[in-house]
Amino acid sequence: MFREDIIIHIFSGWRSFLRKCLFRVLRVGPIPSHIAVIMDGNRRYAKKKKIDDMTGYDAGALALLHLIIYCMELGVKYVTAYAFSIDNFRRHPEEVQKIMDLTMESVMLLTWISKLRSVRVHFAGNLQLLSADIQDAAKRLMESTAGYNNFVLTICICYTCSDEILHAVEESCKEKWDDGIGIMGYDKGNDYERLIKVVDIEKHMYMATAPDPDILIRTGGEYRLSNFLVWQSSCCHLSSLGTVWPEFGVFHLVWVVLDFQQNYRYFAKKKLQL
Ligand SMILES: CC(C)=CCC/C(C)=C/CC/C(C)=C/COP(=O)(O)OP(=O)(O)O
Repeated sequence: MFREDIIIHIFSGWRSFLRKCLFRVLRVGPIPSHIAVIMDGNRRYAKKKKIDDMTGYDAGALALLHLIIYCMELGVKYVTAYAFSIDNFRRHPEEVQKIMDLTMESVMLLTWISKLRSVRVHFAGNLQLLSADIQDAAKRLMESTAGYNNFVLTICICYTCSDEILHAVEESCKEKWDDGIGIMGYDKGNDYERLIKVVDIEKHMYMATAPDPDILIRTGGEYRLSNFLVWQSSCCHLSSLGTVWPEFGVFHLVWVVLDFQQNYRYFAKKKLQL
């Protein structure tokens, strides 16, 4: 599905020139540092186009690739995509297999892009639930790109935020236990002293490699977080778009960033109050 000439096409030509002009105008305002996406509506897109669901997912992966390139050009440093939730294992095995095959293909393509553009790729989630070959490929890609800091792409796979929190709590307890500190807080006069702090939990989150998102986009017209970055999104700008994910394009991105810029003062103030 992916070919290197597709990427070269996106980077070059008059479209790229117009996009860069548009982005230059957008950069007059504050640019989000981190954009997260719930890529919903791939099967609805397939139905609409009368193609099979699997081709719909391919189109979704291509839309993600476009978003990554636009974000790099715009100056957004972190992009996080919800590729596969732990709950998605309940889908038809053939569909699960297709998304896994797509993940493997994406790992190959990302290996190429990461070298070309110094992209750090991080897979966030319960990776033990992946097959051994995908786990190996993902780990190799994470290790080989760990030194890059131009741009950080996080693919949330076998992910739910509740699983992430459980994992982080477990790791924090283990750490405190090993240090002989204990995990239960105690009364300290009128105060209650916690032995496990928020920073301990955050250190062990799968998403510890990125700051909290500034914008969380969900396509497909839904208003749910579906267990995605629930801990990290308390101060972020939520944007629900009616468009299905494979149709997400540069104008949707511009619209969302303009909306974020309009509300920026509010979010910046909220963050400072925390
Ligand atoms: C890099 C990488 C691994 C890319 C993954 C590609 C990709 C687009 C994954 C989406 C997975 C998914 C379950 C989306 C939900 O849409 P849905 O199909 O449930 O949409 P619907 O609401 O129309 O049913």
